Amino acid sequence: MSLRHELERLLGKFGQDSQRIEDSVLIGCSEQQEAWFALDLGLNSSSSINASLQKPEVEKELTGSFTELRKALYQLNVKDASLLSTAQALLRWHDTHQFCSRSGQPTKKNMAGSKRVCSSNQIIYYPQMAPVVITLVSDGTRCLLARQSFFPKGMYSALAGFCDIGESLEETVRREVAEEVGLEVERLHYSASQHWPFPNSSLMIACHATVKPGQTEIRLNLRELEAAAWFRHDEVAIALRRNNPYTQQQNGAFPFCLPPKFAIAHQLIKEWVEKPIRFTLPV
Ligand SMILES: NC(=O)C1=CN([C@@H]2O[C@H](COP(=O)(O)OP(=O)(O)OC[C@H]3O[C@@H](n4cnc5c(N)ncnc54)[C@H](OP(=O)(O)O)[C@@H]3O)[C@@H](O)[C@H]2O)C=CC1
Ligand SMILES: [Mg+2]
Repeated sequence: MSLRHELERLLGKFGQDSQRIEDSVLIGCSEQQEAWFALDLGLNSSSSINASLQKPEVEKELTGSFTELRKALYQLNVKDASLLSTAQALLRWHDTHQFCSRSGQPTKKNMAGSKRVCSSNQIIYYPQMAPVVITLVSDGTRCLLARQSFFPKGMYSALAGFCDIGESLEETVRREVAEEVGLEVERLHYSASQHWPFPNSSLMIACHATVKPGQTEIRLNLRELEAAAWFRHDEVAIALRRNNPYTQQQNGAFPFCLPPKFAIAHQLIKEWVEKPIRFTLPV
């Protein structure tokens, strides 16, 4: 039985129209050139025509269980986490762009799900990402990690912030570091980037930065962060080896933990642990 037939059978079993398969979006392709699609079963939409779908029934039929996205990203390998992140962000974008913001008329998805077109004036809408910088600040021997109140207990990460309109990445890094911890950035190195599904769809741009020698006093902005501190190289190296705050932090045995492997914050911290000197010398 083909996957399409299997999906049609499942939708039928849950009282859904098999036409719903047309709502699928293309999220990638296997090494054997098989296309991968994602479909929103609408289990979380309150007003939805799909309200008849019940989570427990779906879980039983598929012998699985639904997990909150943030937790799932800790459990999956990097490739699957990346696919899940793309699927979730793209499906959510379609769900929130059903109507044209100019005419108020419905928009229609193209087959792959890479855009939507207004049925009355042909305006094309493309999925968007918000640029966000994430910066690991170092003072030469230590790095600065911070936590927001909604992070899993004990988790610390690098400083992050949305780019304001009209700003360059460099300007955003300097402004965010100054706003959140009151420090002045001296040098900046670009590291890498990643798509991130939260809060909607972000393009995370990761950088290493250093502060001026001797200027390391943190002035914490409590409206943005719950805590921030300098961490020694050996402490961070140990924390990198433990990975899942959702399972390991609860017993309080560890002083702090870091974001999951899939998150670019983790890669940024790992890079600093492996080559701390590279990010403190002049470019
Ligand atoms: N992948 C990774 O490794 C990591 C990813 N991140 C992600 O980075 C993102 C940004 O970090 P965060 O510290 O929250 O950012 P900021 O420090 O910029 O603070 C967030 C605030 O910025 C305002 N804001 C400006 N533009 C936007 C926008 N386009 N969308 C939403 N809010 C906006 C909002 O303020 P107001 O409510 O006043 O309007 C919001 O509350 C987070 O959503 C987080 O998921 C963070 C760390 C690691
Ligand atoms: Mg921030």
